[in-house]
Amino acid sequence: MMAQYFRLKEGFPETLLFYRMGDFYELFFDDARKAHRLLDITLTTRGASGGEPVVMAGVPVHSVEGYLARLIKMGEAVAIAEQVGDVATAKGPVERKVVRVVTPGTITDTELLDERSDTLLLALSRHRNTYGLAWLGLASGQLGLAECGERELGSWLARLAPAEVLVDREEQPAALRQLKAARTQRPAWQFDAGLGLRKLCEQLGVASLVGFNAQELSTAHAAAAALLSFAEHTQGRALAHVHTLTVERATDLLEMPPATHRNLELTETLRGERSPTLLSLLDTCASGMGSRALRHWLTHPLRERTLAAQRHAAITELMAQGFGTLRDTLKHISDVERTTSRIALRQVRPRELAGLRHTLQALPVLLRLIPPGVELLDAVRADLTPDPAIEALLQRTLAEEPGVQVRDGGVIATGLDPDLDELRAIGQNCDAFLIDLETRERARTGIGNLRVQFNKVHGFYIEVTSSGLDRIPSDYQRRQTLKNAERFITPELKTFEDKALSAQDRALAREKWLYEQLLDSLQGFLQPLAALARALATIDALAALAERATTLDWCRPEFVNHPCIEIEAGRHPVVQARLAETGAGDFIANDCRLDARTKLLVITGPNMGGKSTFMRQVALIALLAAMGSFVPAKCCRLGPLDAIHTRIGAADDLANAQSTFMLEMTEAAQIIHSATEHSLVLMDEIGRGTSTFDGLALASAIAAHLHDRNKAFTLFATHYFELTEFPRQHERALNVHVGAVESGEDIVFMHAIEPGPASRSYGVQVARLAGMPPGLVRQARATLQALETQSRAGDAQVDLFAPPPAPVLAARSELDEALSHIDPDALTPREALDALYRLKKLQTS
Ligand SMILES: Nc1ncnc2c1ncn2[C@@H]1O[C@H](COP(=O)(O)OP(=O)(O)OP(=O)(O)O)[C@@H](O)[C@H]1O
Repeated sequence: MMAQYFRLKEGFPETLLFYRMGDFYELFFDDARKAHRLLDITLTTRGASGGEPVVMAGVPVHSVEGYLARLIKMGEAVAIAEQVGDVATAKGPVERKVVRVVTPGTITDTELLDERSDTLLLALSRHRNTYGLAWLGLASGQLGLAECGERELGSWLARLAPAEVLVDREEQPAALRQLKAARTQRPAWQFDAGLGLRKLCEQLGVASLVGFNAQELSTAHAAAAALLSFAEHTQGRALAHVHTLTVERATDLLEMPPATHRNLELTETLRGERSPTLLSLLDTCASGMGSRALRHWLTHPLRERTLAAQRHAAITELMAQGFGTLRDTLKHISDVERTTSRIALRQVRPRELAGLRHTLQALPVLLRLIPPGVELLDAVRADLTPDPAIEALLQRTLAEEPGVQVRDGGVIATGLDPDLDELRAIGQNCDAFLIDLETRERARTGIGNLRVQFNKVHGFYIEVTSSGLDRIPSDYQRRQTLKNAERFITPELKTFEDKALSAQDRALAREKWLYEQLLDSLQGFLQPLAALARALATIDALAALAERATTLDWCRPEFVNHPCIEIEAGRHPVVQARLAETGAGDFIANDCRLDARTKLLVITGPNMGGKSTFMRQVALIALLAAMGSFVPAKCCRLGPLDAIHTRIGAADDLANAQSTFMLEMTEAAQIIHSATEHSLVLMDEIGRGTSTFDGLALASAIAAHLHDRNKAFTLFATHYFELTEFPRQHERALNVHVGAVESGEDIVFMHAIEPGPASRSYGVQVARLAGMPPGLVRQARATLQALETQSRAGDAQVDLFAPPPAPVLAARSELDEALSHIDPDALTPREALDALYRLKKLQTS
């Protein structure tokens, strides 16, 4: 057995091998030690192999899913070796085979998959400066290709969010470092463009990829070679459900770099939680399929707006016709997308097929609830009428309420297969048969006390007492002699006995065979089932968007061809929902008007005033419109848009050894290099990570570049008052500010965006609100006054493009005075401590 184990393990040196032994999967040697460490399962030893004790650890078969889920989460891969030989007839150890390999990017088990998001496997290759991407959702059957330059790689990775990335050993691009995915290294020779093209053509059943517009993407073909080999290797079979290919081009998509994903909290909060985010607010889908579609729409908005406009039209129609019953009906449909893939991979369970049958039966009802006459809804309706043969096949073949596992039986319907029915009847009608035989034999022989019986040792027999022995027919064969009776068997009873004893085994084997036949027949329907899945996902996502638009009072955006972002009474959907939830007051709606004449808004105002919220809401509204949703505003008109760039906040990227300021400048540089006149750029307090003058100089230079060169739609929030001068010298720039009202020493935020620059910054008041000690606030206020007086006395007008003025020194405080008298080298530890206490006292007094 160990020899067999070593043979199998050779094929999977870097993968944990789960080796089936009866009711356990066993792991040996280093695998066992690793599993012990990761899963905290007991390590034992048994026997010896090559003079070494065999170290092993095992997990029970019935709870394997839980262990797999944990290992996959930790980024581990597991090869599962099952017994494939016949236990009864095997000489020596039963034959075992690795039937599949489970890795983070190739899981298809319902229990391991996240219901509401796709699990993607991505392969990455490079040729000179071009990266090739090929990705596959095994559970959905989607296959995609793309090529991009190094600068865009981050955007692609953020958009696809793969669970596992296959890379050539030598290739480790920097953009991968920020990704949470498992990384699997594959040998360089697997990334071969010629092989990839051949494999893709084979997979799709075509002679060339011209029809998919993918013939020229040789770097992506190289990635596809590694991708398809790996996926087939893990499944142990070809991928029958992958029959279409999407080629995505960066130029087709609204560009959203990783910083935009992060800062706008689209699918994850800044803290890495799933809620509250834009997606968590949007996703009221009835099914996992709908949720996954919605996530895809959100992360893949198109620049070309036809599809988004079609979605707007469909949502309008659903809102007009009502969507309540439609959504209720959708709650009862099954995950047709995943069931279809699992049919193709021959992993589908009987209950999943029963769910599919139920869904097929519900389609006519669903169809009646979807209004016709709108392009997108008509397309959905067309795919909701698949070949009735699928339902008929399932109805005929599958039991009304099938058992959980094929191996336990009870899966195939009665009436399909006479052999199975007979085998089952034998088991079920054993008693009736025996009584019937007894009656018939009594009548035939005239022996009134003849009995037909069964015992475990002797099987079935006819018992005749001594008094009747003279009347037994010639076909009775003696089986056993007792004191007062004889036991016989007849050919009829022998046949029945053979049948009965093996009936159960044979019924199970027959069911298994019939189930395989069913899977064979279903392979012919994979395409219509995939189309059905897409239609169900689309209608679910549309109905959810219609519900959101109604519940949250959103409006239908209008697309126009001239450059503009015009929003009347816009709201930040997530902040608004949060305010409503906590009862912390109403959200103040704000307008935004950008067009060819006004392209840059300099936004000033106090901290906590709502600048970030305003900027983000403009970006979210533009994104929602582009994905095909209604938007949180009273009225919204949008020109063409090619990207949303954001430079907000400053989270230290310690993992990459980048300082806050370095990261800030890197992100700003990326924006400067890629923003166009159709891009939306959010700049929040750029330059605050360095000294005032450096920061101000950089902020003004960046604003000028965005205004003069990029000509992008720019929202520029800043604390540098000096920048309120910017619009004077730049004709397409305008000042706006968030209002605040002072009441005594306190401040009340109005959250309303108003024209013109802010009058002052209220930083000291905000610090007071934040609970700073009164002494400290007093001191800050005094210093501020001194600074303001000095600056009024000098030249108050700062010329942005003149050399920066000399720094102004604050009036020396008592604290400074005390500090200047301390010479640290001359103090004993005791004196140092005393000095510290003195200073502390001065600070808070
Ligand atoms: N339009 C609004 N209506 C109601 N409340 C709002 C509005 N905008 C912002 N707020 C509230 O004010 C808080 C602070 O807003 P925000 O973070 O946008 O301020 P800010 O001006 O960017 O501050 P800072 O300069 O410190 O970053 C938000 O968390 C929200 O609760």
